[in-house]
Amino acid sequence: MTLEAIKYENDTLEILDQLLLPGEHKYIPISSVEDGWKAIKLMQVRGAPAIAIVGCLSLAVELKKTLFSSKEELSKFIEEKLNYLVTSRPTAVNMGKAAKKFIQKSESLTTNSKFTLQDMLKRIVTAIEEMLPNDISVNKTLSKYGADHILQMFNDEPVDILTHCNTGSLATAGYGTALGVIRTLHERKKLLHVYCTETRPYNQGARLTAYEHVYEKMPATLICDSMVSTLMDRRGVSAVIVGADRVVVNGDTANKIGTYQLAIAAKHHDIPFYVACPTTTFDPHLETGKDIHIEERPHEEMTHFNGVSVAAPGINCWNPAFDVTPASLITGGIVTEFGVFKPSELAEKLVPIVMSLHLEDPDHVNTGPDPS
Ligand SMILES: CSC[C@@H](O)[C@@H](O)C(=O)COP(=O)(O)O
Repeated sequence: MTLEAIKYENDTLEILDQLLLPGEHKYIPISSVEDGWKAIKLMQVRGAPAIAIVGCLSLAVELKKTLFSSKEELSKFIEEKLNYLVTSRPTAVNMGKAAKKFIQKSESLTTNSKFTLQDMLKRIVTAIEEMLPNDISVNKTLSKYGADHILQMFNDEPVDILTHCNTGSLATAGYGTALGVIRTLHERKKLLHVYCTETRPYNQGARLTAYEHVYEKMPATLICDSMVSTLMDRRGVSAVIVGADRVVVNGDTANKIGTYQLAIAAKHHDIPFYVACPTTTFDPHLETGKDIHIEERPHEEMTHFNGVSVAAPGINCWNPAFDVTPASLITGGIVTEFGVFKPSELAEKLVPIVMSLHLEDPDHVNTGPDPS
């Protein structure tokens, strides 16, 4: 049984408060969009897919208890709330893409006279609720592709994996992306050992990834971020696999701060470097990583640990939460639910798939090419 970060039952939404882990396993209620926004901003829930799911479910919860007098009123409400949720954390694209998708859906339903106000409400809420099972199923599919690819590279021999940040059940609806690939390797008895980085400054590796490994009895060792090159040099790992917050058309990838230096070290040691993510993390509107907005977090997340200062008071700080790994360093591939791609293949092979996905929505009205 994997950990459950998001509980949605009987129209009630609760999240496992990740700021309290690993010390305390406590669920907190999310009863409105405001609650959802705050939980995302404070990082009580984090990880690109989980942010989008909790954000949208917080809207579903609010929609179910609000009275609307017209489809136009409902559509305006949805648009305003989703645009607000997008402001919570800027780097991960999943929330922004989900917002765009549901705003378009709501506009289509509003203009289509076939649907009543109640039909519209039901279709929007159902589509949001589908995000949970869909994410788990996508994670399982991409994990299978990732595990197959890695094992093929190593002639089906068991492997050692290095990962960064937390990309598991806690960062998704369940199973995980990079950690999903690791989980699949473990299920196939092909995982020798995982090394997880502490992931300074906010310690998602030490607090969350380590917790998931201990919880599920997967063989793992925690290292400090600064030990990565020595690990590669002295012990060696078969492959590095990380998640993503935004992958752009040329393959440049934004992920947790520290990913970039991991990729440089992997290249130096000739170790394949993989990124695993659902296509909801792919941004077909940005050509290169230079255009990705990098979130900067409060200095206290660096200078304090559980409220205790660990840095000299008065020192200047800079705390970017993500970095961009250039496509040239992603030597293993980008693992998605549609297979594993070399970064150079994304424009030709993945962009058409991603662009066609929203057209599959039965409520979509074709309004011409996307202007963005
Ligand atoms: C499946 S989670 C993928 C990414 O969101 C993850 O690697 C990451 O960088 C999380 O950052 P966080 O700041 O904890 O939200």
